[in-house]
Amino acid sequence: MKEYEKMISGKLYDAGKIEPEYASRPGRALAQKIGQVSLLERDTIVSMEKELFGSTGESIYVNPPLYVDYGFNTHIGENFYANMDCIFLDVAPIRIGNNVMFGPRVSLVTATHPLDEGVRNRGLELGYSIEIGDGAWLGANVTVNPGVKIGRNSIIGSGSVVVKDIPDNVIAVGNPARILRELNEEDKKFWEAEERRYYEDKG
Ligand SMILES: CC(=O)SCCNC(=O)CCNC(=O)[C@H](O)C(C)(C)COP(=O)(O)OP(=O)(O)OC[C@H]1O[C@@H](n2cnc3c(N)ncnc32)[C@H](O)[C@@H]1OP(=O)(O)O
Repeated sequence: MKEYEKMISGKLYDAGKIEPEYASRPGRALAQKIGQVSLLERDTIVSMEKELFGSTGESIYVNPPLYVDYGFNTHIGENFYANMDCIFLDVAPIRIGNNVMFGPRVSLVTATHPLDEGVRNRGLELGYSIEIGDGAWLGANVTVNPGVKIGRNSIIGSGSVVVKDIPDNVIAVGNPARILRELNEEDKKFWEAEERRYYEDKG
């Protein structure tokens, strides 16, 4: 089994022995290059981002600067927006659904290390994949730990550290993130009424 195959399947691997065709440096360098493009050249940024990530929907925008480990191990759905300074540490696959929104400085970290100091410093490491469900919104400075799945339409409050799976349709906050409450029909009614008022005010 190739070191890369071990890496993306949650097994211990040696980062120093990843086969050259799967090297992380080109993705990191492309992310760095995206950060050097003028923000006025949005079309250029988007087309470079589509080249960087493993797959994306048609309508995506990740506000630079952005940081990746590989880039091609991150898969993004349709209609994705991420604010500036986000980190996609994708040694294991990251899968982001449709209609997802990230605040600034969201970190998705799939990488982890052995808890034993000796094994850790002899260079073996591992990663667990992360999934972000359709319609989720992650606030500013959210960290998602290795192996975590965030459910459909769920909201993660700013500054939260998500260490366990979050179900669909909830608000979760804090470190470690805990469910604050479920999203419900009242939320929908309230926000749809606010939306109607906005369009009425516009005349
Ligand atoms: C593309 C972009 O996203 S850019 C914009 C980025 N914006 C953000 O990051 C803002 C993210 N928003 C939040 O974090 C909000 O607090 C939300 C959406 C999670 C919750 O908002 P609300 O429903 O209005 O929650 P509310 O302010 O009523 O707080 C409810 C309780 O949760 C607590 N709480 C709310 N947010 C957080 C948080 N981020 N971390 C810890 N606790 C929190 C409050 O202290 C309160 O606790 P209490 O009942 O003990 O007093």
